[in-house]
Amino acid sequence: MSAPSSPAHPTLVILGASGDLTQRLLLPGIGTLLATQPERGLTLIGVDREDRGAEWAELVRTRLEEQEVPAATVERVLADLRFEQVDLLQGTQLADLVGGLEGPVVLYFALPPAVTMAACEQLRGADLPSDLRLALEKPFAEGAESAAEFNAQLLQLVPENQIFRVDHFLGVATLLNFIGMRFSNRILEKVWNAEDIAMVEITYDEDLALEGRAGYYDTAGALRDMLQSHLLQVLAIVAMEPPARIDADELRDLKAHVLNATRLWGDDPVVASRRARYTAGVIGDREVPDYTAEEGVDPSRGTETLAQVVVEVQTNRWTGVPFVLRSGKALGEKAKEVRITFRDVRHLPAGLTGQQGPDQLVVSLKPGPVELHLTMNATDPTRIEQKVLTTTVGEPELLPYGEVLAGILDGDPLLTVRGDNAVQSWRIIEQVLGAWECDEVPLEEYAAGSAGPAGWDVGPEGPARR
Ligand SMILES: O=C1O[C@H](COP(=O)(O)O)[C@@H](O)[C@H](O)[C@H]1O
Repeated sequence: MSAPSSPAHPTLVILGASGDLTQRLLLPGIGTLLATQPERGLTLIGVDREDRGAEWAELVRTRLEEQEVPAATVERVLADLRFEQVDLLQGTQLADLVGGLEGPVVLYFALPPAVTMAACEQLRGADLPSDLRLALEKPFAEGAESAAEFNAQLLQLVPENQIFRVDHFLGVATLLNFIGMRFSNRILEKVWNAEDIAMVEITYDEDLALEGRAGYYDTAGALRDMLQSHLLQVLAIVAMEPPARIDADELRDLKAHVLNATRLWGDDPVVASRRARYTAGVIGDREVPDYTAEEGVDPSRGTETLAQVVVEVQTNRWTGVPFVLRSGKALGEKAKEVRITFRDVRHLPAGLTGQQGPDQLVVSLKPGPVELHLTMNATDPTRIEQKVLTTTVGEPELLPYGEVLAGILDGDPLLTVRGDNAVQSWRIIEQVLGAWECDEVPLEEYAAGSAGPAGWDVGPEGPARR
């Protein structure tokens, strides 16, 4: 499967133009892209159910200027800019709009999954441009079965290499850096297995709370919002077999191999998962209300704001190693990292004193330069001390959304998710969702600004049994 040739001047149609995602992430991402590549051709069309045409031009201008896009480029984009008031779910309005466009067209669904699926249904049988690309925000569909059905539905519109399931974590420079680092260092590749690694923790703890996103988040929760998509993609990259080359098919095949082999720890959602919700607290100088008191939250839903799931990648390389996926909101510490804990040496020479700790490699996951920390034991002269070697790599010019959008506009699916990967990710967490719905796992509480509930620690033997 090869990517369509690079377009000279694609049209990007953003469905959900006045939504939070467009304002907060897509337009700034486009801004960084145009700031670094001001000659890049791009026609932008905003689409919304309401008539927001007047605000659209202002919004685009502001977001591009915030990213320091050169004035001439801003004016060029604005001169071409369009806004269309379209009810995506009514008759042929969307198909008529798309059918009238020329050249490479990217339809970006910045919409909730149910609306995206219904809007795609409206395109069935329509006369669509041959180089139509569909960019779909996460969460992709609503479960493994619905993801498989949605994949089939999409394939009736365009081939797989024109479907871009967006996961902006794949645009975080860390992930490509991670692949590069792991496979270009013999000292890492030799120890990248269950023999030498005791545990892998993939953590994305945020100090942000709900930030006015109840409409989406209260129906998603941390498990669907972060683990089903982003953190499982990170896991697939950390655990993958060595690629022969860096290209979309190769990496997606290798990610599929990992995800297909991934199971809940002990095959038991009650053992493998934890969930909790924040109560009122203070983060820095911000007072955060109880989650259930946030505007738009329905307390009866029992939405979790912190989720932890332990999985095992059941392959020869990884069986026996807990992979701990955890993400939450309103936490006191921002921990955004992949932490690899190595096993202890088999024998420590007698005569050495002090506390030997495990070697650890920590790679930051946050946007921006990648930080690497390697914790090792050193001795002075026979007393063991743990030392941390730190370095920073890269200064990404693009925001993660800019990185992902560049690939979509150029027709390269490398930094997006293939259909089978999305189905597998749902399959991995569905057992957890089921157990939570039946209240088999208690919804714990933690104060905003704290480190989360106690007792969630996982060791090399896996999570403690309840
Ligand atoms: O997709 C999402 O990601 C963000 C975290 O990513 P970041 O790049 O903004 O740090 C998360 O806050 C949000 O809830 C989730 O939908």
